[in-house]
Amino acid sequence: MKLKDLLQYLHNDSIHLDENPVIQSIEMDSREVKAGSLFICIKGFTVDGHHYVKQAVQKGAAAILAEEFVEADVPVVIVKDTKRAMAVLADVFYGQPTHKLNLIGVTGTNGKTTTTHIIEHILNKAQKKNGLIGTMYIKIGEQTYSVKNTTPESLTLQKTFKQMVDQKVDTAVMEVSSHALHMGRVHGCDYDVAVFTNLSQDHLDYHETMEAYRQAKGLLFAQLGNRFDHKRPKFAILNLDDPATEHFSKMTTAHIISYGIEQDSDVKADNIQMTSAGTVFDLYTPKGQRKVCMKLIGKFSVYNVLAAVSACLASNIDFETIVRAIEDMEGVRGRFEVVNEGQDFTVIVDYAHTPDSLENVLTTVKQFAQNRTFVVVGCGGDRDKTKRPLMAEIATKYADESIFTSDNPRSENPIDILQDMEAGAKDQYYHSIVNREKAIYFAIANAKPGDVVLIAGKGHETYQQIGQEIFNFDDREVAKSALLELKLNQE
Ligand SMILES: CC(=O)N[C@H]1[C@@H](OP(=O)(O)OP(=O)(O)OC[C@H]2O[C@@H](n3ccc(=O)[nH]c3=O)[C@H](O)[C@@H]2O)O[C@H](CO)[C@@H](O)[C@@H]1O[C@H](C)C(=O)N[C@@H](C)C(=O)N[C@H](CCC(=O)O)C(=O)O
Ligand SMILES: Nc1ncnc2c1ncn2[C@@H]1O[C@H](COP(=O)(O)OP(=O)(O)OP(=O)(O)O)[C@@H](O)[C@H]1O
Ligand SMILES: N[C@H](CCC[C@H](N)C(=O)O)C(=O)O
Ligand SMILES: [Mg+2]
Repeated sequence: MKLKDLLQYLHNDSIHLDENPVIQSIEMDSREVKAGSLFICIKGFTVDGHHYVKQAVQKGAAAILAEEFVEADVPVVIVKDTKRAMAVLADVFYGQPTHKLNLIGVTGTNGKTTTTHIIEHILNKAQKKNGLIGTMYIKIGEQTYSVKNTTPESLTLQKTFKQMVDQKVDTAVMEVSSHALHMGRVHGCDYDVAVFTNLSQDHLDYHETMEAYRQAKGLLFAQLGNRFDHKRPKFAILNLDDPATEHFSKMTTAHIISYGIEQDSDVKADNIQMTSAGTVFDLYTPKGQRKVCMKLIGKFSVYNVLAAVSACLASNIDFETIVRAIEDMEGVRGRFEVVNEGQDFTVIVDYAHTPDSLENVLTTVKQFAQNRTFVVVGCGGDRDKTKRPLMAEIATKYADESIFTSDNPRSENPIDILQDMEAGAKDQYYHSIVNREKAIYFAIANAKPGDVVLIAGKGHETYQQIGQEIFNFDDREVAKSALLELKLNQE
């Protein structure tokens, strides 16, 4: 594509150029620039991309898009906001791929990864070829690719959608983080279905207030567009039991499908019964009703399933297929994942890293624990500090044995993070063991028959970041080693 052909999509009359090179690729990272790239300068939180123009030109950049004048012997195009321009150009450069996909976006504080995986599983059962973008990976068919962010930057996103279109993907389902919505990473994504899971405290380091956080989440529903395309109707899937839904329903012109347990909603679960092996409930939808018997555990899992069912009904998947898929869904890696080495107590690895998710998962555990409940939990460094005392308070409120430890301390001193947690558990009974491996070993060594040990916060993660260093660390592997040691000691 020629530079001028590309730039016309910015609808900016003040851009005048003498040269018109062919643009072979668009890059926002100078290290990725190749011959013929358009290099876009982004002012980041850490560095300013404008400082990498020289490097980009040396690597063969054919043109530069910047917010301020930069010295270069290739054409330099100045715009007010390079991030916004990048979203427009990425969409055009990759042939507006989201117009060619059924695109489902899932937002909310907790349950995005789980809900996207349930949707993907249902769509697989419906013999569709699917794509998935989220915290764990980008997945196209069976092929996975590693990711840095839950919702990538617009450039990576549009490139990924183009790959999906080329590989004949039918539906792409993705997590849409509040950061991504606020930073415009998803500008240009033509969503067909937008799903809201729930809203509770997280990320106040970034959004500062709950209202700003809610507003950011609401952008997904507002961005479904203020028009009615009856050939391609848009749907907002909203959790009627969450107070934020009232706000989001006013932000969107899309057709609303509500779901819930407490309120009278379009898609509803009733008569929920839980065992340690799964959950049984009556499912009511406009397309049919059925008693569902699934392996996923807990009321929060029912919410995720209701959200997924609604999104799939909006995508015209038939009711029978949906129910069959839910019933054989195995669960998602690192989410309420049981580690079983034949021991006479239960060990669960879970990704609860917010007050609300910790409370949900602990109350679920309490419902089937035959004996005591242990929780091993920490809080991430360089993230919302105000959730630390709340998570500690919840841990001591529900668990009989709380072991506070480190999550990913990142640049913070792990002892300081522990102290922030301990402030929420004053006069309570707990243990603090800064080394996560030792904390897990301690819990497992002290568990008795019928106890449940919940290891929270890192779920599927296979690393621990302490300072700038990243160590191999997998809660499931550490738990297995601790169980093995216990077995050897008992022999
Ligand atoms: C705070 C934040 O969101 N930071 C994101 C941001 O990084 P940054 O602003 O620090 O980037 P930077 O390093 O300053 O670089 C600025 C520019 O210079 C360029 N550069 C840099 C170096 C170089 O040699 N050459 C060069 O051209 C970079 O490519 C970039 O274009 O842009 C990066 C590239 O897109 C992101 O990976 C990074 O996410 C970081 C890793 C992050 O932790 N983000 C979190 C807060 C986040 O976004 N989380 C949400 C999920 C939250 C949830 O739901 O739980 C998410 O969607 O992931
Ligand atoms: N609907 C829900 N309501 C409350 N808690 C939930 C819900 N679903 C899952 N959880 C809890 O939250 C944890 C994280 O779930 P999941 O990874 O699906 O969320 P996420 O929204 O993708 O998180 P992230 O923001 O890190 O991407 C789970 O391990 C579980 O403890
Ligand atoms: N997406 C979340 C993940 C938190 C996971 C937890 N293990 C941590 O590192 O804080 C975040 O970036 O806040
Ligand atoms: Mg996620």
